[in-house]
Amino acid sequence: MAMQPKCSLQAGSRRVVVPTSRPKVKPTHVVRFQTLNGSETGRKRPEYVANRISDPNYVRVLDTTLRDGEQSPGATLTAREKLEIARQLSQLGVDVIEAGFPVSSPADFEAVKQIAIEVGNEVQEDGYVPVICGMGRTVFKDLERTWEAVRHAQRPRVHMVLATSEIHMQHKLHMTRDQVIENAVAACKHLQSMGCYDIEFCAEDASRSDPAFLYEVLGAVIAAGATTLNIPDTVGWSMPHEYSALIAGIKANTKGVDGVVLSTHCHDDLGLATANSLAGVLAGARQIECCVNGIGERAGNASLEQVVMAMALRGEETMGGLWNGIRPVHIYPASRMVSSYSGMIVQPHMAIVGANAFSHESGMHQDGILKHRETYQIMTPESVGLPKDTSIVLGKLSGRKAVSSRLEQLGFGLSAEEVNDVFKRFKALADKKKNVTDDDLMDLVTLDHEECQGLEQEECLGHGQWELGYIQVVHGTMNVPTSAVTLKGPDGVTSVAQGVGTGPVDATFKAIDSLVKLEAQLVDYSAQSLWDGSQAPVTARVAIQPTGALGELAKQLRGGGSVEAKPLQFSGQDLDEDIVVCSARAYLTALNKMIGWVNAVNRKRGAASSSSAGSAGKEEQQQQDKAHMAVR
Ligand SMILES: CC(=O)SCCNC(=O)CCNC(=O)[C@H](O)C(C)(C)COP(=O)(O)OP(=O)(O)OC[C@H]1O[C@@H](n2cnc3c(N)ncnc32)[C@H](O)[C@@H]1OP(=O)(O)O
Ligand SMILES: CC(C)C(=O)C(=O)O
Ligand SMILES: [Mg+2]
Repeated sequence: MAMQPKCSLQAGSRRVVVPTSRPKVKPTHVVRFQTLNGSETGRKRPEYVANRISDPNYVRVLDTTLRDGEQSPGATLTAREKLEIARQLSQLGVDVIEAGFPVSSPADFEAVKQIAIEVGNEVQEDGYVPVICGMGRTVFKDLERTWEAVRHAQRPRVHMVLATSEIHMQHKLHMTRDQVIENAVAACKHLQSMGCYDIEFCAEDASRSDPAFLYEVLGAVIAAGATTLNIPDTVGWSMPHEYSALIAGIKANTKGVDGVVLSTHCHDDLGLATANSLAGVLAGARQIECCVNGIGERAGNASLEQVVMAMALRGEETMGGLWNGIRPVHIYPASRMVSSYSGMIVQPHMAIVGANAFSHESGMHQDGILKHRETYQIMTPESVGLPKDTSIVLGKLSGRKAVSSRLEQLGFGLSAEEVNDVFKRFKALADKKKNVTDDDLMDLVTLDHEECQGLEQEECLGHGQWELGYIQVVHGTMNVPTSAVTLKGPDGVTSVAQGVGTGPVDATFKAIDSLVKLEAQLVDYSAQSLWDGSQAPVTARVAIQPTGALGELAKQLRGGGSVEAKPLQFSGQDLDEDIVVCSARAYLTALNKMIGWVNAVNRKRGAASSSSAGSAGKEEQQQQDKAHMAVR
């Protein structure tokens, strides 16, 4: 392969140097994969050779999110987004990154080139450097442009496409069978003449092509130097048994097929892309083309996460030991990134990466999960990069076990009788609300329900805590925003305080803080008018999070920081014509909820420590003491 010229360029804050000769790639590639039990397989990814894979069970993963994925209507990506996704794909451990279609536009050319320069020269955490691939037609100008974009990578590949089905040849290409063969062979030779030897040939619409003709075309491109043969189910027409027979037929009848790698590329028009891809590798293909979140032309491509996890979990047992080099723990971050950059929302029930993929709302399932996770989960959320505490969603179908377990996590160790009492209120609320949040649950425990009888939950919030009296704000361009507030405290005494801030709301929050004195931090604030016009009422929303000793206590209660648990938050919401007034009330609601939580936890812990006389550790006791102090 030709040596590359030395060049260096600045990409964001990263300085990338393209070397004069290709650096040596470490020969050992250890794939670290966390299975359900958290163990690691520690297998070695085979050394990369374009046309052959030394381990007969290894399946290459070609990710085409940046090419076919970007063909999803509306999913256009900027060059920077493509580069960031390519970095994430490299971290994920994909063998081949199909970065784009360089002849399609100058911007795509630049994006692919940049990916080749940066990601195509970075060593992955297991020592592997991914192949960077670009696609073009079998037209010379496409091939030249594509090669020019990818050649900067350590392992550049050109993927060229030419249709082989009658319908495409007649109606789209206006080419005869002979012309197609001639064109494909000439394209291979042209690539080699430029120094490209990693050549993937795609027989577009292969699954609707005449098999005998397909064998002939494929035999001809193998002889002309192609190293990977892509056999796409372009329109998602195949059934798994048909696709399997197609691959088996090619293996049995194509001259020279043992010297190349066969690839699957399946579309999801009938929802069979994953099934067909797996059928293809079971029949002898050794590369799967797929996209993160299964995005792609029309109904999308095979989803990376599905094919990868199917092999990871079932490959040994049901697929004769087929495996791949993906590090599943990076799947979820990749899914989030692709969804956010492409604007293609992941449906909640999507396998592996959907919001509900590891969530359970019904009581019998929640009970099973809490007793032994594997009753209803075939892989752990952590193994694919999700935080652990996403499993239990509380709603009207939930049972006592799930509710009391969540209360336990929130710091309320309730007796069976108390749980029964809360559970009744929980069911009543869940009948009215889709999801019962942690906030709702804490209200069910901390509000004084005797005193609140007859009141709506929102009216009852903050009962017996801090209440807003008056607010007076001075602000404008001539003075420092200043707010004076009066608050009636839990002891019934009204106090006054003043705060200055960056604006009237900030000044008011500062004034409130100086009276309430709670270790908390504002993590979210928004104000939105209900309709257009300056007289429209405003809804203010506030969320706060405990900090300091209270923050530590919350973390401890939610799993001791051993997992990436969602931080405990308290929220408040209020509506008024005056933005400062509704913001102040919303803020007080959140603070009052937090005080209710701290008081309830302290009461519970106080009772527990006096009944187990001195059994609490010194450190835990100190933590509790600090938490007690924090709300005085
Ligand atoms: C199944 C797939 O996913 S295939 C990949 C799809 N991806 C893309 O199309 C990438 C984006 N494409 C583009 O930017 C443009 O279509 C380009 C730059 C490739 C071509 O643009 P244009 O020259 O304006 O052609 P246009 O898109 O209108 O039509 C495609 C032409 O390519 C021809 N063509 C398609 N495949 C081939 C091939 N392998 N060899 C020769 N010609 C081909 C078509 O027959 C048509 O030719 P015609 O103009 O003589 O009828
Ligand atoms: C160009 C090829 C690989 C393709 O996307 C298809 O046939 O679906
Ligand atoms: Mg496709």
